Amino acid sequence: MHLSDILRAPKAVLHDHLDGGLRPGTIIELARDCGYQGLPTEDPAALAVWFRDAADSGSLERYLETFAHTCAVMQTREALERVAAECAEDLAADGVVYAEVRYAPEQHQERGLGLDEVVDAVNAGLREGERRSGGRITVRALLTGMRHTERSLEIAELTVAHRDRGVAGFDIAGGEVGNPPARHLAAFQHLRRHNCHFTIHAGEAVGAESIHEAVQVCGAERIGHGVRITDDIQVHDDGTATLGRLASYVRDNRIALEVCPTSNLQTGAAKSYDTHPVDLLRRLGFRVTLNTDNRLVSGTTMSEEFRHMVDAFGYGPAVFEEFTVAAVESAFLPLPERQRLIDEVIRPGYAGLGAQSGQ
Ligand SMILES: O=c1[nH]cnc2c1ncn2[C@@H]1O[C@H](CO)[C@@H](O)[C@H]1O
Ligand SMILES: [Zn+2]
Repeated sequence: MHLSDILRAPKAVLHDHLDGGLRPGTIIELARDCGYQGLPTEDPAALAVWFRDAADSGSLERYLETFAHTCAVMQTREALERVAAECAEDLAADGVVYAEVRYAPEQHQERGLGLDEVVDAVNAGLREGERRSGGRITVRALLTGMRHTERSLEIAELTVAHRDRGVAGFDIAGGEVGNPPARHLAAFQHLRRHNCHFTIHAGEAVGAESIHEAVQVCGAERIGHGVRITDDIQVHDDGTATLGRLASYVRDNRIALEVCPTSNLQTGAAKSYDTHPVDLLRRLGFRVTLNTDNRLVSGTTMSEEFRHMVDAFGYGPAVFEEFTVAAVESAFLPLPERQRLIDEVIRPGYAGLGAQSGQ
């Protein structure tokens, strides 16, 4: 599959952090504006390399340390609006037609913004980005509660309050070790009582037990990463596999795995693209989606993730169409909107590609 086809292919991303995907030049300008002096360099190209290298640590905790710099410059209404607008523009330029972008509102209150103001600013930016992209992309926000803080119920309430106004659901992120999802049960119960969607980062730095808790105790509809579901899958020498009860449940209930290959290599959740479990999971029938996680911090884009999959597994347009349809089917959007995206945007987009590339 050619690079130009990869770029043109319609894509959907369910797992992309707003504060992990800023343009390096924007960080530098915003840092000057707000007087933040902690950046390691003021050269945009060098800053991009710095993020990726610093995050290439083999540890989720060290990966997450880099976010101190991005969050530091996202503390005003103007900064949040700009970052959100550029996020939508950059995704659209990469061929993304549907995106769910997540961030933790509580991390943007250092200069006095209220939680509602944070959400309103990001929403305004996302709408502006959609407009600038000529309506080629639809973006929704997911509000993230941080696993190590005590504010998840408040963020869950904020999610419910802003639903139907640009916010599609909730998420829990941050260091997984020592912060099991059930600590935030009150938040999940609130969301469930209000019929609100949520996903949980699980099975990234901790194994299958974290996924079990996220799905069976907390009620997650999707799993962020989830790659360590392989702990519950036995692969035999002849290539066949036996699924444990949890793996079967996740597969059979079509619980989407928001897989982020490049991020997994950086945090040590996977060893290489070639041996990444994404291909095994896909072949076993899991609902696998491909995602960026953090475009700046992981130095990636959706097209880059596609390209790595082409190189590692020889995927062609048919597989990417499958991933993209899976993502939209698992989107936190009303069913008719999902159906419309699939029928009117994604299927025709891939039909055009297939005809040209002969696959
Ligand atoms: O892959 C990840 N695993 C866990 N937490 C993450 C990951 N990527 C980003 N964040 C965390 O989510 C916050 C809100 O967007 C970020 O500030 C970062 O701390
Ligand atoms: Zn993430």
